[in-house]
Amino acid sequence: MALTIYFFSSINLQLLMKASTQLHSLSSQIAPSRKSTIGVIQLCSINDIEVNYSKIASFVKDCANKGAQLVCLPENFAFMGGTPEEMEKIKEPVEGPLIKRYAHLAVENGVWLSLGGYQEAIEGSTKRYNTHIIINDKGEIVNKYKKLHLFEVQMAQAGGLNLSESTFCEPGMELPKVIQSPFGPLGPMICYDLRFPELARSLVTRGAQLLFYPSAFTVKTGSAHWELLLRTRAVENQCYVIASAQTGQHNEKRASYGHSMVVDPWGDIIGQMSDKEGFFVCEIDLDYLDKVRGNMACLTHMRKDIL
Ligand SMILES: O=C(O)CNC(=O)[C@H](CS)NC(=O)CCC(=O)C(=O)O
Repeated sequence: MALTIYFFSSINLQLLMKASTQLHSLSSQIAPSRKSTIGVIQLCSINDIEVNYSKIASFVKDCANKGAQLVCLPENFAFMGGTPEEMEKIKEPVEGPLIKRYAHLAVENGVWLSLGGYQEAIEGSTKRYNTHIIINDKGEIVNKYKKLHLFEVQMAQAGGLNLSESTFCEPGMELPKVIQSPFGPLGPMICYDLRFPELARSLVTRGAQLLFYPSAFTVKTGSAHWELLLRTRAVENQCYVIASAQTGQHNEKRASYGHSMVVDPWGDIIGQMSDKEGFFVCEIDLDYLDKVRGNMACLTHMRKDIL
């Protein structure tokens, strides 16, 4: 009898210990608020770090004044275009003054920043990484993601552009991480990554609920595919998709499509811009995301046994 009691109580103790470690690991994660406000900034960045920064600083302030807790900037927010010599000069490591300045901006405005892609220097190389940085409201870098898919197109004869990102960038070699945040689990990507559904799916399988595609889409490819791809990624992954974009004529050679957008997990566009610079704020609602996923649980219907 005494033995039996001991046996049961030891099981109970084990269960209790298991429950308390689970509780500990849950409480050490950030519990996201169910609703949050995000700001999306659309820019026509040029080859002038100061001009771009002062525009961004004022838009970030406007977003914060409208209640944004997270503000998203497009790819190449800090600098766009320029000669090879200029590009050589503006490359910086993550620890450099550029990212420090933007970390300051985050603290000043009490917001998180998604810095959608900047020219990260690579020691000993003439090339750079295209790196998406996420900074929290304390000014800490919470994530770095190096763009995996480099954009290569030959479309000048079809009324578009010839672009070969691999001539000046090295591709990233690591999957983006899912970042726990007060707004939900974030999945950072960049621009051309949008065309690769398996990357988004990998983030979503690991728990991402907000997918980020800061971009500088070309006018030709953007007018054909931008909205289609963003809404598709949202619908197939039952996620929020957040895409801040470059817009307009950056220099005589390069123009971007604009049309920054936030799409909800049902595929509806809940915030959008045309081709002007500016910003909008909109609401992220994780209860709504749960409802969409609960009503039609596509993500649990995957045939992992076959595919
Ligand atoms: O060139 C720079 O300085 C910065 N990088 C970019 O603007 C990148 C690579 S050229 N643009 C894209 O990925 C556009 C993708 C796109 O337009 C599509 O997928 O259709």
